[in-house]
Amino acid sequence: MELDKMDENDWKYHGEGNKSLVVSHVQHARVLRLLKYSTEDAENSHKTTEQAFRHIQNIVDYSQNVMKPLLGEKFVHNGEAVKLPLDFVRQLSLKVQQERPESRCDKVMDTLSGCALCLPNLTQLSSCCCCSREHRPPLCIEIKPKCGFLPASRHITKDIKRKVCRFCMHQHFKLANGKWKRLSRYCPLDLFSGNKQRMSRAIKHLIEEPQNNFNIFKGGECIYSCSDDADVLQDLDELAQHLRPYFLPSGSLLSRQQSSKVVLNELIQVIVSSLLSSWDGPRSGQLRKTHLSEGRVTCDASLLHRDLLRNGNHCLPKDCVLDKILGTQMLDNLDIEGLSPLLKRVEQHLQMFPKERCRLQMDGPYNASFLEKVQNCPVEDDGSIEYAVGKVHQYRVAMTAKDCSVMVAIATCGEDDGLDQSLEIQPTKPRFTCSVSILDLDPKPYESISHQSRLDSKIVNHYLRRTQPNNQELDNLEELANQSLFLGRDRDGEDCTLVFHPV
Ligand SMILES: O=P(O)(O)O[C@@H]1[C@@H](OP(=O)(O)O)[C@H](OP(=O)(O)O)[C@H](O)[C@H](OP(=O)(O)O)[C@H]1OP(=O)(O)O
Ligand SMILES: Nc1ncnc2c1ncn2[C@@H]1O[C@H](COP(=O)(O)OP(=O)(O)OP(=O)(O)O)[C@@H](O)[C@H]1O
Repeated sequence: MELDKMDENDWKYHGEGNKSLVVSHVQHARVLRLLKYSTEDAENSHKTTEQAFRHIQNIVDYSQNVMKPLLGEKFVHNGEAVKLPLDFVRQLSLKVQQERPESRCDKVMDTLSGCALCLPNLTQLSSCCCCSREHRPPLCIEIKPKCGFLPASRHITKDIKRKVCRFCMHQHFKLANGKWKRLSRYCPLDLFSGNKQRMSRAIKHLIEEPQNNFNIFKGGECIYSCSDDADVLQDLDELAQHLRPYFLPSGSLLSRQQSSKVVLNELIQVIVSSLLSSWDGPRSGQLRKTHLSEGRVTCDASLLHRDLLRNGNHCLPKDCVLDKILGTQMLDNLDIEGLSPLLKRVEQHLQMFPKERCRLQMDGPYNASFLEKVQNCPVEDDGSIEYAVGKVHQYRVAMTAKDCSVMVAIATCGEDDGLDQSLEIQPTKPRFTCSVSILDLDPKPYESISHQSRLDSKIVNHYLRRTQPNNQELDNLEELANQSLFLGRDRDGEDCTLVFHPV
């Protein structure tokens, strides 16, 4: 990429999340990830170019030096911080504006610093020569799986957290807040179970209600995602028509309805196989016992049949992408409730000794020494600041793993195609190669932990009110809620989200 010859016409809108907007190159398999700021956030928009560049370099360092060793070399592409001509960025921002979903327009793209992260376009297969020969553009499935385990920490005060997973509880809170109009039936514990039936169901539920957890790309173009109009149901038939050439022979005599069912089912099987593929050669196929034996493996809110949840295999193959993500998520072993007193210890320490912020690497640098603090944190609390900081760092790394996305790029291939880094799956079926990557591996700021703590209580309290209206806890909660309703704002100064009132 020649930075001095950048032309906005070579780039197009690709997608965005809460913190960044992504454009893809029209010819080369590259994307630029630009930061976004809230319109009122004057502080950030006044960041100097050097500060913005440092911020992006921190993301690269964190991906490369912290997340890559934890998640695996094969899955992580850290990219490169780049400085772009300001004129190019301004033109690009104007060009993409009309493509942006309204729900994301509360933030604006950073057009002042000229800094961005340049990454491989993960919707394309990494080293695949077969796509062009097959004349079928690669498919890519993006899944944001969220937290895949139930916490088992002794610090937990509400028993419901040991039974119902955070995602399933959060759904009710999001529905009440109007973020989504329908509950998703997806449960991350099913996806992370390693049980093929449960995983297939989880993916089926993602397809039915993708929200911000599921997208499909064909040839780099998004062909299936959550509509910005939350009332619109997804058109599965249209999706099936896109997928038909990949999964059904051209002369198939199946009716449109039958073929839709078949291709969606085939798609699900290919995704499951890709997610379970072990990528480390000799150990492939070994099952990981540790993660799942550490806690309960089922969520009470999951709609799957009890027998399916109780019986069968519930192990992830060692070193498959889900195993790597789950292991990293489980660095949060105290839960936010157990972490809170340690966070206070750190806050008090930093108030007394502000210069320690640097030595303790609260905001980086994200180097080998940071990883060492994460990996070698003592098991027992010895009352030290080092222990508290180690747990805070572990929690932040776990937060990243709970919010990352997995990209599964698949392409059909012929008999003698070289597979190189991608892996052949389902050798007896139509032949596919796949390549799996993990994206959105940004460091979560130290300051965001206190927000997590408040959000955790809101989600749990809301869930209890919503699902167990007669229990004792409700009375206490209602009393608290009424107090804050009276004040109009809760203790965090955020709008109350009370929707249920005692009758
Ligand atoms: O806190 P959560 O679990 O709601 O996760 C947030 C995500 O919401 P979700 O529940 O996935 O819809 C949220 O996603 P959306 O903006 O809702 O698509 C962000 O990913 C957010 O991360 P960041 O603060 O932008 O770095 C995520 O926040 P953190 O990972 O920083 O907590
Ligand atoms: N390297 C990549 N290749 C292809 N597509 C990408 C790449 N990086 C990001 N994307 C696309 O852009 C979207 C937004 O990127 P990303 O998830 O990193 O944004 P974010 O703002 O950090 O998200 P969040 O809301 O989780 O904070 C992704 O969902 C994905 O579809």
